[in-house]
Amino acid sequence: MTEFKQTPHINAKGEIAETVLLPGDPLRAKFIAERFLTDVVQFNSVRNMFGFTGTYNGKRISVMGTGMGMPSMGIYSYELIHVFGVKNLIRVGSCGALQDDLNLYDVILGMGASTNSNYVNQYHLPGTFAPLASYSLLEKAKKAADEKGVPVHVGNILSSDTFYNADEDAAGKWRDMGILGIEMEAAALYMNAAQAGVNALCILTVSDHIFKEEETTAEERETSFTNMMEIALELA
Ligand SMILES: O=P(O)(O)O[C@H]1O[C@H](CO)[C@@H](O)[C@H]1O
Ligand SMILES: O=c1cc[nH]c(=O)[nH]1
Repeated sequence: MTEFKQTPHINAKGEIAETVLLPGDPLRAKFIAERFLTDVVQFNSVRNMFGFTGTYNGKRISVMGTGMGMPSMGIYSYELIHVFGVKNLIRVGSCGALQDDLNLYDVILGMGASTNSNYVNQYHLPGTFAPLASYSLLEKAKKAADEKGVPVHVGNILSSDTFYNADEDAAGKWRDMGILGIEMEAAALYMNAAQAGVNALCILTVSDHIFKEEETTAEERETSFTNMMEIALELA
C-alpha cells in the first residue's frame, strides 16, 4: 500500500501531482476539481483546506486551497514544495483592479509581485528582492490564453497584508506605479518558489475595481472565473 506523508496542515490521503493550482478559496478548488477534472481523488481535508488530484487532458494535476494572506500561502506552498515534491505552483486568485483599462472578469498574469509584507526578511538578503513569476510558466500561460482567445494583462501586481487598509492613499500610490491589481498571496508564493528553485505563477481574475466601485459576489468568485482556470489547467 502506498504511504502518503502528512504535515500539520496536509494529511495526504492520495497522490499530489507535480503541478498544483492554488486558489485562496478551498471551495474554488472543489469547483475546479468537479468542473474540469476526471478520476478525482480528494487528498486533503485538514482545516477544510480541500485538495484534489485528477486528470485534465490526459495529465495528472492537483488543485488545493491556500487560505487568505501570505502566512497561509507560505505554509501551504512550503509544505507542497518541500514535503510533497511539487514543482509547478500556479495561484488562481481574485484581485481588486487599480488601472482604468481593467474591468470585472479581466485576467491578469502577475509577472512580478510587489508587496507591503515583511515575508522576505527571513532570507536576510543584503538588498531588495523582486519576487517574479517563472518565465516558462508565464510564457506558457500567455500562449494558452492567446490560443483560447482570452485577452490577458501582464505586469506587476501587489500582494498586500491588508484587505482593509487604514491608509486611504495607499491604493492610489500603487496605481501610479503601474500596479495592475491587489491580492494577498503571490509575493510569498514567488519567494518560496525562488528559494526552493521551483516554478510559480499567479493568475488573477478581476473580482472588483478599487476606483470604479464595481464588484462580483462571493458566489461568482467561487465558480465563475473559468477563463483563468482553463488557462491554468493548460500548464500541467
Ligand atoms: O480569491 P482569492 O484567491 O482568495 O484571492 C483574494 O481574495 C482574498 C480576499 O478576498 C485574498 O486571498 C486575495 O488574495
Ligand atoms: O485582495 C484583494 C482581493 C480581491 N479584491 C481586493 O480588493 N483585494
